[in-house]
Amino acid sequence: MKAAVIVFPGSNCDRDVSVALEHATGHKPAMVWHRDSDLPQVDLIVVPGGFSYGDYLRSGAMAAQSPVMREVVARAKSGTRVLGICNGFQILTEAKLLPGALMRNAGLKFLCRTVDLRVENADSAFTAGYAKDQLIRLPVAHHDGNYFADADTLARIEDNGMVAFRYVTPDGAIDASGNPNGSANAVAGLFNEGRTVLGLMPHPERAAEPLHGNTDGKPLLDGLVEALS
Ligand SMILES: NC(=O)CC[C@H](N)C(=O)O
Repeated sequence: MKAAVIVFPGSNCDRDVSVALEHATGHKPAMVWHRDSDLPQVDLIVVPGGFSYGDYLRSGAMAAQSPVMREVVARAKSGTRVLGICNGFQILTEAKLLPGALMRNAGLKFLCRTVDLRVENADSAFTAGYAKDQLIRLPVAHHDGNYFADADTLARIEDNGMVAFRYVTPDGAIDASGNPNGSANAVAGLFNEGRTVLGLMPHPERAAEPLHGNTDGKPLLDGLVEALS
């Protein structure tokens, strides 16, 4: 599996995900600067976490207009898998590759902790390494993770199995105590309709090896390698 990681001014998880991809695939991904419009031919494009353009205007809003994103949108439309992590999820919604928006956390605080998640749909290259309804834990670190979409969009998301991961309590229940940022329908990770694009607020690349103290993110990377190699 060949991968590229997009780097914006203010990205800070680009190297984390690069190391995780290198461990999963055996080779370094291409690192592509936001001003570049020629993206190498790859099987997976990762839009990493961080604070692109300082989160000015709205998280992800400026990055979505950068030269490289025109090419990312074109590749996504032709079926290349695109993974957006945290700020990457925000950028993918701003670029309209995913529906809805990420608003300020309901508690108005930056959240930095590990959260409980349920795998809602294991039928994709991104989630094939998990079982449906599997409970996992992953770290989050964001102030704008409160997923919002209007009622019609939420109905479409649910009807089409587009929710990849939901925030839950440690025993797998969906309620306010398990939803750290107030996300609609407890959405933590969302596919496009074809399940070729995934955006998620938690960071699988920070829970991918024993030294991280948690390997629950590793099946996401291993599943991609299996599906795209
Ligand atoms: N870790 C991140 O990617 C942070 C995302 C975003 N800048 C926020 O704080 O909401």
